[in-house]
Amino acid sequence: MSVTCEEKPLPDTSTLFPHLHSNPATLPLSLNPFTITTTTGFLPLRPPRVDLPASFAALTNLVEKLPIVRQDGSPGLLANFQLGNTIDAGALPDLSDALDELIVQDGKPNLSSITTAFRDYAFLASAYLLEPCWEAWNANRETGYGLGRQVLPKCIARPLLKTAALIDIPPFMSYAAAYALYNYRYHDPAIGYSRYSNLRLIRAFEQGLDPRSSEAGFVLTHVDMVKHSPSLIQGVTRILDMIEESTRTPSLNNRDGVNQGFEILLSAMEKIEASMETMWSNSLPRDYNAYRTFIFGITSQSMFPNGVVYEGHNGNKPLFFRGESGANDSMIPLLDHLLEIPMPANPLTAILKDFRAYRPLPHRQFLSFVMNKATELGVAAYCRADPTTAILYLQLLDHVRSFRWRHWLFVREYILKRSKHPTATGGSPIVTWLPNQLLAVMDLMVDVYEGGLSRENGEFKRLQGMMDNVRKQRAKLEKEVQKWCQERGW
Ligand code: HEM
Ligand SMILES: N[C@@H](CC(=O)c1ccccc1NC=O)C(=O)O
Repeated sequence: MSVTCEEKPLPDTSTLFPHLHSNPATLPLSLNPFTITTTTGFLPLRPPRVDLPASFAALTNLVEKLPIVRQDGSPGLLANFQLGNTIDAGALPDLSDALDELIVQDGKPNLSSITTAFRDYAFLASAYLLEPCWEAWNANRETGYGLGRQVLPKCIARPLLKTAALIDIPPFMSYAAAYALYNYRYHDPAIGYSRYSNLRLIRAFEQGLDPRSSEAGFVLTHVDMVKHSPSLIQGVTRILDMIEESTRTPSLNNRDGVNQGFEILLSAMEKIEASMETMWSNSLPRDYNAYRTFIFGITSQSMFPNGVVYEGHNGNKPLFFRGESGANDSMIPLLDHLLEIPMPANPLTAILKDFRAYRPLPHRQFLSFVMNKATELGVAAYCRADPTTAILYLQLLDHVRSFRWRHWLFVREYILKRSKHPTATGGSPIVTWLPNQLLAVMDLMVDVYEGGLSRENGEFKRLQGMMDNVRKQRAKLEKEVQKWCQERGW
């Protein structure tokens, strides 16, 4: 489905997204598990499948054996750098044909099972390619990662390519369809995700099968945040549909409805940021760089200067993919699009756009719809035209700012203070990329606040404290970026 606004106005949300209000349990397994509903948001329709049928026993066996610490506490293949040797010695047959068995009753591919296979092959691929970097980093943390393996063998490459094509996603470990949002299970299914302590990882590289480990905490904090995304979908669709309706029927005044949509979004962001704050105790900064080794990508990484050959594919010419990154999460981009936050036209913003391709297809379709619809309806102008809506608009922008600021603090403590590697796992420059987006939000806030309404409106004056904080933080951020760039000789 292509979602553009080139010619006629786009239909409203429920026409384009027929499953939006469905009960996820009733939807077929042939649907992409990341199909968006107002009850599951950006999480999968059902909790991720753990295991595949017996024909995939060789794959399951390897992904269970690979972690540095296995489920039973014993050292796994990566602990002794034995994963590559094991695979090269023939431990994994090419199971591409067995993927044809993962179908539903009417013969369509079972995309829940295909995503499960994609996740497990993606784990194996990253562990195989980055195992030498893990060895180099263990030998000397100061000298970096060295080179990864430059060829992905057929027994991993072919099924990884085949599953990726079926779910229409790049054939490399990704945030939603693999490491984070398709990698959790419930200790007690009756409790579900309502309690963080009920969450467990399915696969891990390092110590993640222990729920108290930093690897588990890092990933599961993301899941705990994204569980609040259904309210984001509800708020965004409400705002767009209300503005759309009042554009079609100018006699209708839907401002109250739009404002209610903003209230839903503000309260969701409060919960999401409160959950984000638990990262500090769920996952310790000093542990981060160990499991981080396995989530790097190929694009813009010194470990893969010439890309990676997927054996037997693309005429054996090397491929490049970005690594796993929260930049592929859909919550903040959803708000960027709704609020029409203008990003500067520069190479850093080009990276932000490049990340879009790594999201599951239904997330891509929904985000692209929201971006085009917000432009078509002029959401920012609509909000800025009325004092009450303008205040709500500014308050939501402030949440996007505080999310990105909080996030900058993570990057400072978990990465900048502990690693000299110049690029993040997704291939963006580690010091300058995040501030590019954060500064854009701050600048828009100042523009909205100073844009006319501020002097006359008493309510607006109440936001002075919020705006003082924005200005102070902006200056602080610029100084910090300068300092980190200087230290690194950038
Ligand atoms: C210890 C915690 C975290 C660290 C160290 C971290 C690190 C990073 C880094 C280095 C990037 C740059 C992108 C790249 O890979 O090239 C990034 C991007 C991003 N991360 Fe995180 N992250 C953390 C937690 C989170 C959490 C919990 C979320 C919640 C969903 C998140 C969402 C994002 C988003 C949305 C971006 C894109 C930023 C933007 O659009 O401005 N991150 N992260
Ligand atoms: N880009 C981050 C990693 C990262 O972003 C990430 C990786 C896997 C799962 C979630 C992530 N979320 C944080 O943004 C890094 O360079 O360490």
